[in-house]
Amino acid sequence: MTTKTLSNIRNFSIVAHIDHGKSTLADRLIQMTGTMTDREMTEQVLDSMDIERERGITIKAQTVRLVYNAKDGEQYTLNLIDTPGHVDFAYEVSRSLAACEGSLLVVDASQGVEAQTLANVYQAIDNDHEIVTVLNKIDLPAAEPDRIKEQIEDVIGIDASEACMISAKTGLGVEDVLEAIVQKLPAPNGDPDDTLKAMLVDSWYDTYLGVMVLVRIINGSLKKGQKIKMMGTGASYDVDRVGVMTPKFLQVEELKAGEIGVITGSIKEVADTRVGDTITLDKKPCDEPLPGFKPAQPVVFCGLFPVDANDFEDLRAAMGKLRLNDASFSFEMETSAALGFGFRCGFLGLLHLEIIQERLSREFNLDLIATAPSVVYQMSLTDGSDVELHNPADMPDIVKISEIREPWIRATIMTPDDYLGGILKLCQERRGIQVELSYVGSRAMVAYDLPLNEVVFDFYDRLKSISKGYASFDYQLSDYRAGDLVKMSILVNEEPVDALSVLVHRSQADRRGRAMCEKLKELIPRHMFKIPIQAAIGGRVIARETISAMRKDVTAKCYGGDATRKRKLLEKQKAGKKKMRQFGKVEIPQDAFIQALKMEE
Ligand SMILES: Nc1nc2c(ncn2[C@@H]2O[C@H](COP(=O)(O)OP(=O)(O)OP(=O)(O)O)[C@@H](O)[C@H]2O)c(=O)[nH]1
Repeated sequence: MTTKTLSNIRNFSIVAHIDHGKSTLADRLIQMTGTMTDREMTEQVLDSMDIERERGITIKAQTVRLVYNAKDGEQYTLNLIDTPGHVDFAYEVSRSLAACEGSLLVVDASQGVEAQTLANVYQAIDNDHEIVTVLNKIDLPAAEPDRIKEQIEDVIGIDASEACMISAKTGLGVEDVLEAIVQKLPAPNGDPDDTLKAMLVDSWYDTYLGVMVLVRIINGSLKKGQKIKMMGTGASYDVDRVGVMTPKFLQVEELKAGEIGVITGSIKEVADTRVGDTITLDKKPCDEPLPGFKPAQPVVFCGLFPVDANDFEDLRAAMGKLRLNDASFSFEMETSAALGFGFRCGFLGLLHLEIIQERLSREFNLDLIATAPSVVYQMSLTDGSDVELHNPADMPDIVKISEIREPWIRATIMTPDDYLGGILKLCQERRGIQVELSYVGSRAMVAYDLPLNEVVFDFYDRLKSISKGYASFDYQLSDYRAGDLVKMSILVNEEPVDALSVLVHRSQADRRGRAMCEKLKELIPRHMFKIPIQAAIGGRVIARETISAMRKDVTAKCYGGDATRKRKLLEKQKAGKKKMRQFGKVEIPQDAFIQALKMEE
């Protein structure tokens, strides 16, 4: 096989910590290469989904082809692959990186290296990327480019002496970035005359064009009318269109070795396409698939139930729609004694869970109750079989279990020194095992092994409040380890509320039980009678709170005169009633579930 260097192509991605300016830089590159007219530029073109825009985060990888006339007089095709910035999508990030030869490392010159900078840049280095360092936001008065350069060299160990100093916002220095891409990043290798071998990098659903598949051609070429085969799934499809994103879809004759583009064909669902799969010709397949292919596995599960039982079918339809574009989100029907009909849903991580929940409520206008998120447990049973547990409600009888294993993560936290003590304490409380502690200038960097179970609860919340928002966090799944785990139930007025039951480590049960009871005490309104709230393991109560009985009618304090106010209060009460769930004799506001189970980032 001959390998040729395809000298006028550069494939690259941008790695950065959240908010360091990746999307702003991408937009600026698009604008400066004239790929779009100014009028077509909406703010932040690459983050095309509304929620992404609103939250300012990049969820789904997208790509864009830029045409750049360089100072050497040559015209270059630059393919930018936009990678998702969050750990939940680590596998997608790794595939995006594997599809290119270089990365721009963007670091905010006023903030410096953060947890995700490290995680992402190491992934790029693992993929043998050449790195162009870019210090962004040098227009800010707080920018300290020289110090940050040193920091990058110390911490990451790459040469930052020739880093581009830019403001993606004003455009200052961005031309240098384009030149550096052309000069410093290698051109792709590949043989355009060999058999087709391409990597499936990403896929999404387009209302007009159907399933669109982003591919990186390794060898050979891909044309309209060909029949392709996905080596991982074994399925074959006819190719209808071949094109590139500019960022709009633009059809081209063919895609050749080294190029990145998009195809459409007889593929029905995004779920039929697996990120990392190898695409070849049906009739004349290549010898070996690309290494490293693995299907995305859901890591966190929770139940989603409609507040109004009549919304069940709408919820099913909405989830189906979301899944069209997100094969890593899974759901199946579930019934709960407390919450009625709903769905057990699987997610890649906590952010993914939150995004889906938010989209369901915002885009589809559904009021939902989510149960406590749970990780996937592995259990060995006394009969010798192994099972996976996605839902604490399905926990087998304790006497039948010989061992329970839970997923652990390796977490990296970076924080100003002042908050280090509090953070170490938090990690310790959460059964963390310290792996490393070092300093990056005045910031501490700690690596901890933690059970994921302890992180899904309220770890992000606590980390944020302890560090006043200054700590950054990143994690990756490491392994499964055996643990002393028990099922904790919550009883309201002696009735178990299945939606609130969780698996916890025995050593954490008291703390978690107390916290849950205290929270529910605040959230459940008083009734005409006393309501005990208890946390229990098996038959043993480990925490208890009591909501005392209501003494007065709420309207009593509006003695006589103010009729409007009285009416308003009653109306408010009536509206509130609709959002209540009945448990035995007790009404629990929907909001109480959401609050009690909340584990925001
Ligand atoms: N002052 C200044 N602000 C900038 C610059 N570049 C980006 N910003 C701002 O920084 C914030 C984050 O920028 P984004 O481009 O959304 O960051 P990002 O890295 O893409 O973030 P995610 O999409 O969440 O990963 C936005 O408010 C930008 O306007 C810059 O050069 N100077």
